[in-house]
Amino acid sequence: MTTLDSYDFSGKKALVRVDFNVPLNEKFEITDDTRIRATIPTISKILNDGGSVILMSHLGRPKDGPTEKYSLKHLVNPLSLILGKTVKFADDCIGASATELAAALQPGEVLLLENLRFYKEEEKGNEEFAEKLSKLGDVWVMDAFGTAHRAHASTAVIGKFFKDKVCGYVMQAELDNAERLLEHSERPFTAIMGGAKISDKILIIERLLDKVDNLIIGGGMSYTFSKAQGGSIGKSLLEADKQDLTLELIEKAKAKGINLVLPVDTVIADKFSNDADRKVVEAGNIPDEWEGLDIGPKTAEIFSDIIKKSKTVLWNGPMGVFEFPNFAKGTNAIAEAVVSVTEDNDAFSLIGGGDSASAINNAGYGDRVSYVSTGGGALLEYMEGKVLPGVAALQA
Ligand SMILES: Nc1ncnc2c1ncn2[C@@H]1O[C@H](COP(=O)(O)OP(=O)(O)O)[C@@H](O)[C@H]1O
Ligand SMILES: O=C(OP(=O)(O)O)[C@H](O)COP(=O)(O)O
Repeated sequence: MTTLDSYDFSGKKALVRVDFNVPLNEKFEITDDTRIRATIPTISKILNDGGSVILMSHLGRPKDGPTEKYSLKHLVNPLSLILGKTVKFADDCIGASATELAAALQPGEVLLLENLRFYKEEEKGNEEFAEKLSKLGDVWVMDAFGTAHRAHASTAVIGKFFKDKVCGYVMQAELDNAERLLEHSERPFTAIMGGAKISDKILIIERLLDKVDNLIIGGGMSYTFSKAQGGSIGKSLLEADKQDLTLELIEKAKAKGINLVLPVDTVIADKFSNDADRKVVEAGNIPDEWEGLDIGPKTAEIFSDIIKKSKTVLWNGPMGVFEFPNFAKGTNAIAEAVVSVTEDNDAFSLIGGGDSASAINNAGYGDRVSYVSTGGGALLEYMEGKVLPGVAALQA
């Protein structure tokens, strides 16, 4: 793979696929700009070499062509401010305006294209569409790690239309850190899995059973484990058809001598709301009309003790509905333990998943862990051992 550092962009127009799929509020303001900030070193390297940059990305999942809500024009000012440089905007990613603006681009200038997914051809991996995009630049830089698990026109198919294909700094750092975690992990290795859906994470949990010493399971997915073991979980999140699977995982962990740890207590609520009535009960002892929205204080302590004795930590998925401040304590306690083991025990800590990353960033701990991934699904698929189409395209 050609690295960014080994390539001289002087006089070149670099067509850079980034993942600017950032959360926007109802006023179209960005609520977490991590993914934008992450790309600045890549953009700066190209500009400093004397090249120009054409940025392309998707935003959200628009279904019916151009939509105000999903326009990348909302990112022009924030990006200009972060870069300290005016960013030009093409209100279509292909066609006359994009072609003219790209052709007129001077060394040192940056152009952002409108949302690629305004064309259904993007997600279909359409070759003609990929070829049209490719005409805009001299070299393709793939830096959209968060979207590298999609075989889309701009993330993978486009590669065949370029002689020069370069791996951006974000991609490189993500792959290096994931590799370090999986292949060179110091022990004890603790994985903390949380969030809502077991079905999304089952493959990674199985793969981790071959790697880790401790597997901590919290968050919404833990209630399916509890129910399968005969507990009462009230109205808590349940994937009923995954109960057998959770029992199999428990057995597999036992057979491999892995410490699989589940919550012993939980914070329950009488409705799904920040101002719900709440109390702490033992895990598996939740009354009918109540639901578990956070791990309890004893659990937070047990989990934290294990984390603090680790040398390698992977964290994916919050411990509760951290978006409600009254149910964020468990997630924050885990964030603190991960920071503490990183700083005091010299551990390597990697946080993956959009929600986990925003939980750690919102708590102000983003720069106190070893690495916060910009990928959710992409990181998990990479760790499951899948070849990401965006990586394969760079290697072809
Ligand atoms: N006990 C719970 N009940 C309902 N939802 C939960 C619970 N615990 C966590 N969640 C929700 O899970 C979501 C995050 O899950 P997920 O997408 O799997 O995480 P990530 O994006 O970090 O991979 C959050 O929106 C959070 O509110
Ligand atoms: O936000 C993303 O994925 P993630 O929610 O798994 O982190 C990427 O931008 C990919 O978006 P997609 O899942 O609509 O293809």
